[in-house]
Amino acid sequence: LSIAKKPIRWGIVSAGRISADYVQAISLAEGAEATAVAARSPTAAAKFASQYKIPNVYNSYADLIHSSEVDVVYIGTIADQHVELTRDAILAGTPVVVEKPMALCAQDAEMLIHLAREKDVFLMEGMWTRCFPAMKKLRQILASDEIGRIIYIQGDFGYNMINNPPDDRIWLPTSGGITLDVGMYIAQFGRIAFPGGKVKHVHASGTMKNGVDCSVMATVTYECSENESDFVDQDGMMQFVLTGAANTEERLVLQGTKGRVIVDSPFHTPQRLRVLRDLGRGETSETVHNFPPPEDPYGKWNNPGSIGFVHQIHEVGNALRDGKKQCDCFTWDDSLEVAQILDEVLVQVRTGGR
Ligand SMILES: NC(=O)C1=CN([C@@H]2O[C@H](COP(=O)(O)OP(=O)(O)OC[C@H]3O[C@@H](n4cnc5c(N)ncnc54)[C@H](OP(=O)(O)O)[C@@H]3O)[C@@H](O)[C@H]2O)C=CC1
Ligand SMILES: O=C1OC[C@@H](O)[C@H](O)[C@H]1O
Repeated sequence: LSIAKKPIRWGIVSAGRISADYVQAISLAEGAEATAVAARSPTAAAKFASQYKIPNVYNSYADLIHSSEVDVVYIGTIADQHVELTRDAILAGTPVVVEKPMALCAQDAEMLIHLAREKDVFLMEGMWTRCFPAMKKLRQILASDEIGRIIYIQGDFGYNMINNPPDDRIWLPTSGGITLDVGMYIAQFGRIAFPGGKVKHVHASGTMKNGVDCSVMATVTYECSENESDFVDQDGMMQFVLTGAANTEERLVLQGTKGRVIVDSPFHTPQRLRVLRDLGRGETSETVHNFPPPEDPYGKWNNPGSIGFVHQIHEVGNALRDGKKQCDCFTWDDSLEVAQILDEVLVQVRTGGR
């Protein structure tokens, strides 16, 4: 059977918390199966395989990445291994989905994207939020001019990890910190709200814990008009707060000239959009768009909302079947712009703001 007819065979690199959620979601997705797993320890991989009914266990990440028995690998390790493993997969000619962040800095993300282009291999950073049906609706709303031109985006993403042990991935000096954990979820809205806009300024400050960023407040300005003499303000703004010290509302607002869209909490697994059209100062008319999650036979996930991975699994399957090297939901340019914003945020937070 050709790939068009067969289920996409996923190989899972690492047997940690997100990999467990991912294979559960694969089991619920159409046209996909988790066919193999590898972990640092073969014993851990075998235990994971038995728990999630995965037929093949490889003795090393490298063996899995080079296997002809998988159609795509999912890299679910902690972030400091993403670049090396993604690079290995591209060089092996194996399509790859790497968990966010693709890399710890924009330069490395750019290197991986160049390599994928040169070797003609599928590469996607796992920005799964973009694959949710609600995000497709949001793009339609913005394109329709229903709420006009976007003036600003404002959002928060915080969850309380302050008492997690210092060796938890979130507090690791090598690759931890709140920005590289959740900053991308808000930063990715910039390229949707300001298509064609260029990032002009990034301003950020924050607090540190264990040598990594704990709470961050950032503002990003987009240059949206090429006409310097425009009397009308055409630029866009994005403001976000991130924290690892409190559970925040996790809501996102896109304010346009004719109204706003609220992506209700938790916006990173979006299920409800509220469109508030402006009828005058303090007056709006509201339209609600609901996107309930698929039926959940498991009920238990390591991360809330992980059932939503089914959308990304479907999108990747469709892209591979169509012979694409990028996923339309989250392209290489999307990854790169987000990485550049987060780079700048981190420089400023680490140096105490500028
Ligand atoms: N999309 C989403 O909603 C989410 C995405 N993530 C992303 O997934 C990735 C993994 O997160 P999560 O699963 O929570 O992490 P875990 O702490 O569960 O670790 C994942 C795997 O990474 C490897 N690993 C862990 N610690 C170390 C270490 N000190 N040195 C070397 N390898 C190590 C292990 O691989 P092995 O099994 O081979 O030993 C482990 O199983 C991160 O990039 C995170 O940002 C996380 C949560 C949600
Ligand atoms: O990607 C993420 O989003 C959801 C959080 O629960 C998780 O820890 C983070 O890594």
